[in-house]
Amino acid sequence: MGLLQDLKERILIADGAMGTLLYSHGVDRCFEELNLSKPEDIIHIHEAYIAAGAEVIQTNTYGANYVKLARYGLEDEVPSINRAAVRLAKKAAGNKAYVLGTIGGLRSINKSAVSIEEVKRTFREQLFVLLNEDVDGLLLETYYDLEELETVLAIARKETDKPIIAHVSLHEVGVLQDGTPLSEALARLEQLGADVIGLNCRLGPYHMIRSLEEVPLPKKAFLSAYPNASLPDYRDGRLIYETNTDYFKETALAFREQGVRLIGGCCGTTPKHIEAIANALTDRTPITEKVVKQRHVPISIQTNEPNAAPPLQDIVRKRRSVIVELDPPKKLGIAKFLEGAKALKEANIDALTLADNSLATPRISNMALGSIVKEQLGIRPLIHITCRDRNLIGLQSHLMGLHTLGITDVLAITGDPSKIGDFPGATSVYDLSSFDLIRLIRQFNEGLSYSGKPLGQKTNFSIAAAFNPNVRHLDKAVERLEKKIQCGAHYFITQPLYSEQQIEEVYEATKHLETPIYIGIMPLVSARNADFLHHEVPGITLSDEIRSRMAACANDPVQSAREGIAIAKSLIDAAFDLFNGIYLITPFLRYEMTVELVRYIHEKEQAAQERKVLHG
Ligand SMILES: Cc1cc2nc3c(=O)[nH]c(=O)nc-3n(C[C@H](O)[C@H](O)[C@H](O)COP(=O)(O)OP(=O)(O)OC[C@H]3O[C@@H](n4cnc5c(N)ncnc54)[C@H](O)[C@@H]3O)c2cc1C
Ligand code: MET
Ligand SMILES: [Zn+2]
Repeated sequence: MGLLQDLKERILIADGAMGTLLYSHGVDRCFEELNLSKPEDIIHIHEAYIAAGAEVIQTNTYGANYVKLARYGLEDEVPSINRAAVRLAKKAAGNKAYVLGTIGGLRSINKSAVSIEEVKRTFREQLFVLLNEDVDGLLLETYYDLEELETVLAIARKETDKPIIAHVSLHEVGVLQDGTPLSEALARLEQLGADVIGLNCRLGPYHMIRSLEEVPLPKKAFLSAYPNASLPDYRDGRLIYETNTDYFKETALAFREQGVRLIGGCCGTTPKHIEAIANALTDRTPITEKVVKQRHVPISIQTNEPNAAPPLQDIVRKRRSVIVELDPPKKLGIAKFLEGAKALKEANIDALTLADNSLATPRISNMALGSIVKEQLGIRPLIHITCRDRNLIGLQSHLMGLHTLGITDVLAITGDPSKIGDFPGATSVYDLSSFDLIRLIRQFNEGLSYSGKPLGQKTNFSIAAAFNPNVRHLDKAVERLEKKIQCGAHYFITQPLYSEQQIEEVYEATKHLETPIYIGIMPLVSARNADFLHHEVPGITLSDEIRSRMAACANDPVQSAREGIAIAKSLIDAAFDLFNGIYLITPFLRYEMTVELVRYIHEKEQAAQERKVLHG
């Protein structure tokens, strides 16, 4: 009899966690390396699960791949660690249990952490060792990212006829992190040839059972579930799970009711949990009919107010548009900031952009100031959002907060890394890249959170993305723009540019894009400021002419500011006929400089319009 033949007839019990039982060897240890250094401990765990009633066990190879072993300098040991694992499991199993070769997901919640090519390479290497050691089947487990699981499953299906068990992991009941309903994901896995489809890890029995209520019995494949013991508690640097074996007894019956035919455990479970499941399931007959709960799809409420201002991307497509950055102060006290904001409003700007702790230096929260200028001064705030200071939880909370405040204009950026700022030891979070953040905001606009959970409303964010043309290869930067457009960017804002020629190059390199671009211009304030930008800011090159113009008035602050404004005006002239959007950056809260430039743009625009009328 083979595993699948058995599953046709009855429910089988699988084993529980490996990692949890190996914690005693040290939390920071490579658990898979223990296959080589502590083989008797691994055998002992397998034996304990078999004694508890497991008929299907898994090799201790969850993270035995190139990427994860490399963290311990063990990347050359992929073959030896996987080989040893299969031999140990087989030795423990004898003819009492099937041995599944486990391969764990790499990507977790972060899609961009590992490229699909790396996923394939890493998977193949581990797969071949496990198959060469003649496992009874494969267990692909803890895949949060469906693309990753579909990719590796297709590879495995091509390579072997042995049973393949494919498990996704969920954060939320019934949906994957990309919003795919569990029932659809499992159907896709069956389509790709998985013999057993199901869930493992992250959720305990309660949420897993609720998720399975929405899943019909598969046509050909079998359902499986390896729940965690409970939600984890974090104590003394380790995750602690409940030892709730009576509860597991009850839930085993509920899993059976959902049509599950292979039941094991994931993190936090022990042989005691498996014993409880085995004792509960005295009747191993699987169910053959099931009433499926309909997934509750809430009707999203459209939040576009009928008289809401048009988004900036629409404005800048139609006419000249000026947005101005005025950064939140580094010290408490906002009187000067508010004065500047007011003056800029009077000069007639389309939006005031507020940086998010630029140069990785703490400033007053741009959300707080954005809300103040919106409510008190009637200004449209454009809030920069970096991925540096907030994790995936914080970013989503921030977006919900902005929506609640009625702030809809955001710039999604990676953010300067902490090491360049005032607190170089601070963590740069980077749970998401700018691409992921853009995608996340687009998903919010569809009414869904990162994990696909309905938000109850659709947000209405207009999404700007950053364009840094100050790079050696402009074509590469343009490729990033194209990717950002695919992710959902509505328009771009550039780093400041300092030469007419560069503005023309940017125009040539981007004229094929339909997405509007605001060209960044920041007036120089002094010769030192010019030298700093030229010599110390990567990618920024000032022409000799600009530097000597600034140098000529080095000791005269008033004349320096005048010269800085004059230079900025010539850059505006260069950008004027090529781009509708101008993004002015206020240096050091010196708003009188940007106010003058805004006026200059409006006057120039008016003159151009009048000329147009005159010449028909
Ligand atoms: C309009 C604007 C506003 C900004 N506001 C802020 C702010 O408020 N707070 C803040 O901290 N920072 C801000 N920045 C700085 C920005 O975060 C950094 O310049 C960042 O390194 C790049 O931002 P990004 O989101 O465009 O990066 P991404 O396009 O996401 O790039 C991220 C990283 O990829 C690499 N990269 C980018 N382009 C290329 C390329 N062509 N080739 C190879 N590698 C590349 C770089 O290492 C870069 O750091 C702003 C930048 C711009 C243009
Ligand atoms: N089955 C593996 C273990 O129990 C993987 C758990 S999910 C992180 O260690
Ligand atoms: Zn787990």
